[in-house]
Amino acid sequence: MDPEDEAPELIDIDDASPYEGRTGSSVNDGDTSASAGSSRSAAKVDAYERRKVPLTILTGYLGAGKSTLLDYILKEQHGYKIAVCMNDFGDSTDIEAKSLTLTDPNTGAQSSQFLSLPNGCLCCSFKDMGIAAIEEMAHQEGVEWVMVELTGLADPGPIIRGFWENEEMGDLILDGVVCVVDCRNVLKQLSEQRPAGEVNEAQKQVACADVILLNKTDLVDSGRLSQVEETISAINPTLRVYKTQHSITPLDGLFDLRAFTSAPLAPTTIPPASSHTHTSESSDHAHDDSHDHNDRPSQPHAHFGRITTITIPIPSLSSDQFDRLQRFLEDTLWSIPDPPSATTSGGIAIETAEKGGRPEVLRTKGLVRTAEGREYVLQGVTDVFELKELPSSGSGGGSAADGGKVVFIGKGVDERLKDRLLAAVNV
Ligand SMILES: Nc1nc2c(ncn2[C@@H]2O[C@H](COP(=O)(O)OP(=O)(O)OP(=O)(O)O)[C@@H](O)[C@H]2O)c(=O)[nH]1
Repeated sequence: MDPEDEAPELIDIDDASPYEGRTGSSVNDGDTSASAGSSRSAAKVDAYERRKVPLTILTGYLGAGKSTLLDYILKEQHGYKIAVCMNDFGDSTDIEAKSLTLTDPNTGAQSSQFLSLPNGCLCCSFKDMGIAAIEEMAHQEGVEWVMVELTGLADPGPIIRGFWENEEMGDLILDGVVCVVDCRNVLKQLSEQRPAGEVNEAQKQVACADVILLNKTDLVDSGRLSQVEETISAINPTLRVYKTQHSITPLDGLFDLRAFTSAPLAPTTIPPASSHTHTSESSDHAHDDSHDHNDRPSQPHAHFGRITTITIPIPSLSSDQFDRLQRFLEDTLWSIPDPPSATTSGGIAIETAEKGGRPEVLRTKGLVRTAEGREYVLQGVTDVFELKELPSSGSGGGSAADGGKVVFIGKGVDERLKDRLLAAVNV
């Protein structure tokens, strides 16, 4: 056989960080099922040896301060040749009307280029054209980091999922999702009703994020800021929180999150970058700045009706229990939720999920340990999930006695989901 015809050698992904430019790789994410659709594929060969470029998705409601953050990032020293896609990704298919702004880390010089679809782009038949265009540009320009700003009215779930799924065959690797909220208006935005009890976009943006900037703190008093903080963490207790003015925040809190490849970020609340003290601005807020919202009992919160969250502590699992957990996640996340009920009560739709139907999970996170001392990161966006073994797994870092946890964020997420999981896994 001609040596040129030989199949490329496969390298186990666990041996190479995706952030360190791996060459040919095979991915085994633990999904051994042949089921279609919602699982991430089991293997890939990157024959072109292209380096993976980390990507951050920036979401947040209209006027929250996303562009202000991007302007700040483009001007600050962060050491990356960064490409920023600022033109409301996700609002149309007109990719060529969008541009990438690049900064040179040495000179700080900025340049803008319009995205264009790669010639004869075969890949566009099976992946999103916008993603393909960003990838091509990033590759050609030697970009080291990409930030994509979504339109303020976007439901980020499908877009996050698109970039995440694309990792299997593309050049970009999703680092994390940053959400900016306007402290003055966010409570109103979160409480806006949608027809038939649908979850509104502001709630989805908070639910899907890994890091949140509580921006425009100059426009609210300490009482309102505490209320915003409480509400946001009730929707998504896994968030890392920064309080900001004009979106100014230490940039190392935004880069290299590895939110989709490592254990969930430790939630913490960080005071404004401009503050010189370590005390919270909200002096009437009873919580410590660094408190861990996951320490709360696993009660769902219902302040803003539609999105709730639950954290389920789980002990270390036997291999049989681990398989059971995987099947439970497939059954729960891959099922299509029942359509909302048309029944209304006091003008508010009663959702099927609340009447005992299946929840609509927007985000799943977790850390699962096995009795043999292996550790797996659980990540999920809508109906796609992945249980991926940590590279350090089995090295004795975590104790089997520590157990793990699973966090669900979505509509209709409540104690019943916890009971079902614990029963299904048999713990
Ligand atoms: N007072 C105050 N104004 C701010 C702050 N951050 C941003 N702004 C202003 O708020 C307005 C909206 O900010 P943008 O950065 O354009 O918001 P955006 O999220 O990109 O908005 P869309 O593109 O409409 O979704 C601008 O006039 C900003 O100057 C802040 O912390 N305090």
